[in-house]
Amino acid sequence: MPSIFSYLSSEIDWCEGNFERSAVIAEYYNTSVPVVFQISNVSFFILSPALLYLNRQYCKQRALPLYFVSALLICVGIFSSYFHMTLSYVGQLLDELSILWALAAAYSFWYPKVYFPRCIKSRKHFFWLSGVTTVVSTFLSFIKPALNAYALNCIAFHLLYLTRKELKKCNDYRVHRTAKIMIMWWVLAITSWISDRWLCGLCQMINFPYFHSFWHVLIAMSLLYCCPLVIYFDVNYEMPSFKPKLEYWPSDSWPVAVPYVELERSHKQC
Ligand SMILES: CCCCCCCC/C=C\CCCCCCCC(=O)N[C@@H](CO)[C@H](O)/C=C/CCCCCCCCCCCCC
Ligand SMILES: [Ca+2]
Ligand SMILES: [Zn+2]
Repeated sequence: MPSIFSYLSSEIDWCEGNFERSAVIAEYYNTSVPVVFQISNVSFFILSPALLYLNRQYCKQRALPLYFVSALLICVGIFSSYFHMTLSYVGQLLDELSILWALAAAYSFWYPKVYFPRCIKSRKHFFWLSGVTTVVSTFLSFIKPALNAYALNCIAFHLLYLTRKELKKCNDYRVHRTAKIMIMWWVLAITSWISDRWLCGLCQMINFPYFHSFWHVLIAMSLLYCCPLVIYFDVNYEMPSFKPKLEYWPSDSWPVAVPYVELERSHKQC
């Protein structure tokens, strides 16, 4: 019986051919090989510092949540690289559980109080609820690991639902624009993920089994737009002495620009 650490012990194997470019890296393009055009998982190592740097005003006010979730996103990058390098059972679970815990931490810190279930009276109680749910989900994830990634992808639908609810209450056109771009990246990302999972034969026929590495980059792009939105709504809900303003780096006028939140001392807008 192969060890849970051994190469190819995971029941998941992505479309990219194994060991085609290296004897030690199973899926070269899906791993974080920092060569031009092979960025893939490296996007997670860029995402966190970019998030912390651009939103430094917010970070001064809410350092712990932002540093904590950024660190977890780096863990996602490390474990995902390890998974694609080895395609091992342990690699798969580390990859998926780091995503689960990063999402759980983000929900615990930033889930708006107005959407708390009625029985939850404070954020402290909500922390406990998320903690218990995440610990239970962690145990459940060992039962049928092949389903974990599907379950995690479903969380994106809940995030889309929350985005829609928040957009209805907000008339800042920058928020709407950022949300639209986030959704565009996510649609491209999930299409790539599904193509790699379900249409591998076709991908190999057209000689392009690299959709999963595109997923890594596209989902990181989507998060790059998602994070400032989360911050924007958090400032609106939880920091009444500040007014959030979405800005774009390097400049508003660039066709592709990264959003971030600036804080102004004022009253609420939406
Ligand atoms: C102010 C900051 C707020 C941050 C909140 C967001 C926290 C997000 C935490 C983690 C998401 C990381 C997802 C990246 C996965 C990369 C690893 C990977 O590719 N793993 C695959 C195997 O290698 C595995 O099959 C993938 C499983 C599915 C993961 C699905 C995650 C859903 C994330 C939702 C992102 C929302 C973006 C916008 C939604 C409209
Ligand atoms: Ca493969
Ligand atoms: Zn991956």
